[in-house]
Amino acid sequence: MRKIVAGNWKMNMNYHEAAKLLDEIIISRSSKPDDVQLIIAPPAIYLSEFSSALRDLENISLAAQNVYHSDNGAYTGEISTSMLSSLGINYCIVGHSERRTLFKETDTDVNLKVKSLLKDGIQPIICIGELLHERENETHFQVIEKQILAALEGLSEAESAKVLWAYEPVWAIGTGKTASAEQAQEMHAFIRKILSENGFNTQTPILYGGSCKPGNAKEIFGGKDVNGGLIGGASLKANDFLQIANSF
Ligand SMILES: O=C(CO)COP(=O)(O)O
Repeated sequence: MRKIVAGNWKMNMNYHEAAKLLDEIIISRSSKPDDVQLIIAPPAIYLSEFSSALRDLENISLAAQNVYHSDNGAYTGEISTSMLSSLGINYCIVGHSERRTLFKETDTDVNLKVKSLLKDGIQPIICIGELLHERENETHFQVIEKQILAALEGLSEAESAKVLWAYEPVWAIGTGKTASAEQAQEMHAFIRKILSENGFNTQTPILYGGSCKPGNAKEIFGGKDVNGGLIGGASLKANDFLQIANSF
């Protein structure tokens, strides 16, 4: 299974700071080829320039943080999957908990985005994760199962093979509270079980996200169903991000 470490920069950094961080990552990567694939998800406004900068680098790819599901048209402020595809963007994060909570994105929206991305040849990184009270009242497995099945509604096994998953327990995002390595592995194995039981591809990468840092990445990535990480805060410093990528 391929190993992936993805940095979700969220809405951080002005243009100069973002370009500097990308340069630092490129410099340290080009001198050290690695079997770990890096994915950077910068704010959308930087994607065009970054895609030119990364054109010749195979082990660093770009992801959008969000997309709209319709074909081009009268949707002021939105970005379409075909626009991403025309820039050669390979991945797009979908259904991040911040979008579900702050921007009221529903499971149906996530499903429409996944379908539109696949139509345009972009691999979705689908984020799923339970809230703190759902973990506390032990409904977390049901919540995750529902999110998986809703995201893949109407998709074939072959289409599901193009999807990447990010298990991001919402209570661990930006809180400094990480899921234990056991909790992460347990949920990743459960995700594969649900995919298998429903006839979907089980060999797609499942990343862990939520307060993943250089100090805890190795332990978390030790789980046999943990194929990497989706990193927020720690992806904003080149050293931390690269240290996490070297944690397998
Ligand atoms: O939301 C995340 C990645 O998408 C995780 O964020 P943190 O690593 O800052 O907790």
